Amino acid sequence: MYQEKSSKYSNLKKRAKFALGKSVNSSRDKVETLDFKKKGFGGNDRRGQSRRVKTDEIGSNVEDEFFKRSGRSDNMKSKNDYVRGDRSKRVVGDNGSSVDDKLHKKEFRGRGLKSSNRGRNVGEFQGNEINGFAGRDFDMKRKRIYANNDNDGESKFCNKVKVSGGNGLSRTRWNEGKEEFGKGKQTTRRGSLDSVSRSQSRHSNKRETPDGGDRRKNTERRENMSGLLRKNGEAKYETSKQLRSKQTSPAEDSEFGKKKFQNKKNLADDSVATFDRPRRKRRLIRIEYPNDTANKRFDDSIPTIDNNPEQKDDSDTEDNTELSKNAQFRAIQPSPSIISFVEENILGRRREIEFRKAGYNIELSSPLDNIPFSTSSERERIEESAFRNKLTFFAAAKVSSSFPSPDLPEIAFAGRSNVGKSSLLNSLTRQWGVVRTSDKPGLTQTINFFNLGSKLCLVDLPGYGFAYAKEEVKESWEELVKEYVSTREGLKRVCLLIDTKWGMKPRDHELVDLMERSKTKYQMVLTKTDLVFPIDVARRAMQIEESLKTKKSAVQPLMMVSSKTGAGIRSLRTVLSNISRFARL
Ligand SMILES: Nc1nc2c(ncn2[C@@H]2O[C@H](COP(=O)(O)OP(=O)(O)OP(=O)(O)O)[C@@H](O)[C@H]2O)c(=O)[nH]1
Ligand SMILES: [Mg+2]
Repeated sequence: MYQEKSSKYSNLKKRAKFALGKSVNSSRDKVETLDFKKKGFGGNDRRGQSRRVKTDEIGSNVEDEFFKRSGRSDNMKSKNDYVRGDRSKRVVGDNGSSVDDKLHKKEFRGRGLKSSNRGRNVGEFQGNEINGFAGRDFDMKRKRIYANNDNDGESKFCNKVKVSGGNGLSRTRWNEGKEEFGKGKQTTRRGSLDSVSRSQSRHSNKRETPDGGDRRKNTERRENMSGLLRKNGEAKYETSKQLRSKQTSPAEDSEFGKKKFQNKKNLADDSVATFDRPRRKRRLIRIEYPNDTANKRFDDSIPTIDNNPEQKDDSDTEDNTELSKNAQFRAIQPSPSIISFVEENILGRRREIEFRKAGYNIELSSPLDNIPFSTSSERERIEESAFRNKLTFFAAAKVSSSFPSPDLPEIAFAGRSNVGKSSLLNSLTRQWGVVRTSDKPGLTQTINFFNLGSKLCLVDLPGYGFAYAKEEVKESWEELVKEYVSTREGLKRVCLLIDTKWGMKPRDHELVDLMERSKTKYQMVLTKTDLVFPIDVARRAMQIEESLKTKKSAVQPLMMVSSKTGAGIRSLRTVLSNISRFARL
């Protein structure tokens, strides 16, 4: 009854036989003429001839052939899921859905990715199509599909399809199904399961529905459905609108804003409450220091303790003694002579523009020293002849025995580490670099002797107090300094340098006491005045003068300098040059 025209077909037949366990040539088989080309097998069938394909009793005629190719026939038959229909063209799934041959012809043409949502068999076709037409790893993919069939995932998938029908809601359900189905296999070569499901949902409205409805019916149903959806949407919209209006005030939608505004206004008028957030007031916190004049200029009226009677009364009480050191310092009222000295020598922290306006060249080192617009021959213009001379280093001593012979009147510079002793030597002579300086305390570790034109001997002492050195070493420095200032012959003056910011420390007082005992003349010099306000320079000067009132060896006046700006250097130079002039060895 049928013609076997190619070896390829015979191979298929053999495979089907192997899979089914029986021959496909049974007497009950029906014969069907099938155009392979139309079936979508044209690609494989080069001749494109019509062939007779036998169908078996379960009606898996066309599909059998397809299944054989895609390796699905055995599975279909073994499951025996398909209801025998009187029409051989129809395959009926266990879910009651049917698949039309013609439908399949169209659906599986080419890639075969199109299929209707006809239930389980469609799902299987779909899987087969995807795998079968991928072209490669045929058997392997077939196995995978079988595995999918065994999964719960596919049954879920199929159920979803069954329920979805053609009402336009199928996509969601297909997608759900897809997710389950896709557990085993997510993508294919030609298209993903997602694309299949989309195409299925797209085509679902065009096909016959499971209950036998035609396209018109479908369209009507779809329209009804969309109408329903639209209605639902509108209802939703209305509901939300109603809700909103309920939230505000019913039947006052249009004037809602107006009323709100009016309410707001009324409330504001009543000054009971407003919708506006109360503005935060900025709180200005003032710390009252009656004598705090840190940022004031000298010409400002400075309230003093004397001028303030309340403060005067309090001064006798115990509270005043409990004032912090800082507060006590701020309570100091400098004398007019000190204030005028500070102003004349432009001491204290100043703006650069002030120096510029005064005609100083701030690009030079210590521009305030002596010579505005100073040039390379600036040293020649130093008023004091002793300091015009060249500064030369000639001796360093770690122990008293290595001190040089006292041939010249000596001026020593003592003080805590990092107070600016070495810098002051350079600044006085305007010879930068002769004496080594560093921002690291403890650079000078020996007593260094400098000759200034055979007229004066300037001595740079090591610092005491904090320094980057061992305790024993520092103690030895202190001992050496004490020995030098107390025993050195030819020492005419010790310039005791005090950092203006920090004032005198206990070790400074120790050295003062020592010099007092040894009757060594010493003069206090405030350094780094450029780091504090002018008023604080004056206060510090006043404070130190007060503490030295009873000291006999202390030489007045107290000097204030800044090696950086050169402020007060000229005055100090004048004072020190007098030593050389009147000194008698
Ligand atoms: N702003 C400012 N800095 C200064 C002044 N004098 C010195 N300095 C800085 O203070 C630091 C210490 O200066 P030195 O001259 O080495 O101090 P020193 O007293 O010799 O220190 P030791 O040798 O360790 O005892 C350096 O970085 C200087 O630049 C000054 O008048 N104003
Ligand atoms: Mg030094």
